[in-house]
Amino acid sequence: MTKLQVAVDLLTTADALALTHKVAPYVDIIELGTPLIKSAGLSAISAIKAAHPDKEVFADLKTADAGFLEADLAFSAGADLVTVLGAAGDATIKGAVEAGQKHGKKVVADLIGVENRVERAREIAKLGVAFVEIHAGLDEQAQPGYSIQTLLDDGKIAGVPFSVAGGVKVDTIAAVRDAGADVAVAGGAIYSAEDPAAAAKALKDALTK
Ligand SMILES: O=C(CO)[C@H](O)[C@H](O)COP(=O)(O)O
Repeated sequence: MTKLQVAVDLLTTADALALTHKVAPYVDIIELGTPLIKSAGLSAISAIKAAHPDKEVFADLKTADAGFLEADLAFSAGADLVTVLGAAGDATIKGAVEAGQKHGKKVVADLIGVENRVERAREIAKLGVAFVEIHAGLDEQAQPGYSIQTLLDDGKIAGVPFSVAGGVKVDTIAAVRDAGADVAVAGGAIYSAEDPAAAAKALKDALTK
């Protein structure tokens, strides 16, 4: 079954906790977005894990170098999953995977900015990551003509475990599931909603019906 991951792209631990308390019943994975970790620090990871010990906590580090060191920091703070950039060198990805092995936790390779996502996804899948994230970031989503369909097509073709992030909404999340994604990531569709709990519930319902 495809899991639902909420991406918490807020800037303070207090705001993040206020949001996660509302949406936790409907999500499987709680992601601390890169801006949140940069703004609030690693203590935000510990705070979210302490508040939601039953959820998988995902630290979106987007590590570009020093894979072992950065992943080790996030796992030590309580993360269950951390990201490393798919565009990083293989040694960086392998370093993050080694940190995951040390802690018994998982590493995800974020393909943001990677031109040939299918080819790189297949290479990275051999390096020991749990899955790749087929991802169009916020800037790419803002480009004219952006469509999530390209992500779904690449995920289907790649033939490796994957998540999808890139403006997933209630009317596209079933297509993410049908493309075979292990995880559907939704950020703005939840944290920007007037009623985040209702938005998360609607996404979960659309995913499971
Ligand atoms: O990692 C991110 C941006 O780099 C976001 O968290 C990710 O894209 C999910 O958010 P949204 O659903 O708003 O696209």
